[in-house]
Amino acid sequence: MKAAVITFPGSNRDGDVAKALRKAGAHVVMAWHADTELPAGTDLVVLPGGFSYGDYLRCGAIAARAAIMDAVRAHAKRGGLALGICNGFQILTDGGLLPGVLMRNADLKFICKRVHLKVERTDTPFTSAYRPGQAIDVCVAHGEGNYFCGAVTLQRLEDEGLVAFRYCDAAGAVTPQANPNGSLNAIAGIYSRNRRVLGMMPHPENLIDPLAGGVDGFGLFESLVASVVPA
Ligand SMILES: NC(=O)CC[C@H](N)C(=O)O
Repeated sequence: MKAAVITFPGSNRDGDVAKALRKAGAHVVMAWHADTELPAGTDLVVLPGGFSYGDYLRCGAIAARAAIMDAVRAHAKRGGLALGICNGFQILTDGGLLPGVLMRNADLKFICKRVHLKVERTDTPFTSAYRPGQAIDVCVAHGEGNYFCGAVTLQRLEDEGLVAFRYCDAAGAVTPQANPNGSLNAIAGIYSRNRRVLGMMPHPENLIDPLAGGVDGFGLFESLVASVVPA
């Protein structure tokens, strides 16, 4: 599987996500925001976390209009895989690839801590390595992670099974106390309609090594690599 990780000015998790993908067996190519085409043969596009353009206007707003984004939209439209983590999720919503918006955290503070996520379904290219309902341990580090969308969109996301992850406690219970940022329905990540695009606020790439605190994030990268059958 060939993955293109896009670096924007201010990205800071591009190296981490490239490392996670390589560890899972992907061939990773770094791409630049000013490019107008994705590397030939890209199976997966990754928009990494960070502070693109210094979070000016609102997080992800300027990056969503970068030159490379037309190619990312075309890739998704063709049914290509795309993953946006944290700032990448903000770029996907602002760029019209996923519905809704990431608002300021409910307490208006930047949150950097460990949380648990309930894996809502495992029949997707992103989650096949997990168990249904599994509570995975991951980190969040964001100021604007408060997922919001209109009532009709929210109903559609729920009805069509497009919620990928919800904040939960260690036992997998979705409680208000486990929701770090005020997201609607405790949403931590959502899929596109065809489930080939995933945006999520937490950082699975930072829990791939027992020496660095845990490995619960690694399943996402293993799932992605396993989902692409070599040509
Ligand atoms: N770690 C990140 O990607 C942070 C995203 C964004 N800069 C925020 O603060 O919400």
